[in-house]
Amino acid sequence: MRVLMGVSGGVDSAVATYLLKQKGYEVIGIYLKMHRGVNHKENLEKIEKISKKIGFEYVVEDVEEEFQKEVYEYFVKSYEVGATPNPCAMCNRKIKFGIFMNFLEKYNCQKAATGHYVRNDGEFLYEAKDKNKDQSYFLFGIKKEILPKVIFPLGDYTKDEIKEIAKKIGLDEFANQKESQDICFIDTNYIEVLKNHFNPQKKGIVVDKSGKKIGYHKGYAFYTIGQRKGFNLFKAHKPHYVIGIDAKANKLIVGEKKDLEKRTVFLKGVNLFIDKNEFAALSKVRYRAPKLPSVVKMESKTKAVVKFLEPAVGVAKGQACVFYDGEKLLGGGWIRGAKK
Ligand SMILES: Nc1ncnc2c1ncn2[C@@H]1O[C@H](COP(=O)(O)OP(=O)(O)OP(=O)(O)O)[C@@H](O)[C@H]1O
Repeated sequence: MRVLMGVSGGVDSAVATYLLKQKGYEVIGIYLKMHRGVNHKENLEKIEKISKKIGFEYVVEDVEEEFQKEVYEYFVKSYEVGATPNPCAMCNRKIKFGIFMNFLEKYNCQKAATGHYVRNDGEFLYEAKDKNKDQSYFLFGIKKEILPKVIFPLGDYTKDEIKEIAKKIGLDEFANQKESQDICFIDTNYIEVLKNHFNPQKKGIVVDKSGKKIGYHKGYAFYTIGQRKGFNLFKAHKPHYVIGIDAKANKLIVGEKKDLEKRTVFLKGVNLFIDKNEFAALSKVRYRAPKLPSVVKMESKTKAVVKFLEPAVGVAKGQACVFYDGEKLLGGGWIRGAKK
């Protein structure tokens, strides 16, 4: 069987390729040129070395235009309107498990593979063995139909085990390479990226829940819901947290910790791996947030309301709310609002 393996020049996809070959698959690597700002030349040099070591052919495809429109512009726009985007989740849906799937036929492959840390039984995705590296949260949006065609060779390994394998097969320099950034198209920090599109450093006022001016902020794109630092209050009161971002008025709304607690979260763009309109789930509102008991109710094909039995904190517009049954991924959606 021929497998089209997404290769990035990193250790994870290198070892994933090796593991596929060990299992007897015929592997073709594919490097996608996603964002213009990324140093493709450097990545391709790494892939060249890796492919020589492991022994596989690879192809290069340009998806810059789609990435620009579906991921990069979405990312900039989200910050501009005061939301907190999740470009990796968007990229997985649109690019890595979207356009990518179109290349299977072109390269005469029956399956696709990537070095994501997640497990797949062909029907559902499950959290990876390595809970610290698990990427299931970022995969909530991929289409259920493609699951039988996707292999994740790393799901049953820890990152340390992957590094060990890398060393064993002569890829030491990759095993010790510094971990890639969270967001592949950001070299420095995201504010620098935003500066190319709007002024993210336009200072504004901080208000309390009643609308009273109590301080200054350095530009609303610097903040996300739940953040405690980075703004100046006139008086050093007890801790204040960002509870709202009003991009139009260029205001940051702050409050106490309890003001962050939300029991109802509204979602759009919901994607489900199960066929139910109402179900209990453990849901999380951010990648590193705890999974909390909740009931998910679909309101239309793509909109849902999540009722949390214990309050969720740090609920930000633009982030994903992802549903689990134990380790099994049930689906998720994009947060569009929340209430107490
Ligand atoms: N430019 C790319 N072209 C093709 N596939 C890619 C590309 N970038 C990432 N991938 C695939 O997506 C997987 C997960 O990407 P992520 O950015 O999370 O990588 P990572 O965990 O740093 O992995 P790696 O060590 O392989 O870079 C990679 O292991 C790889 O299979």
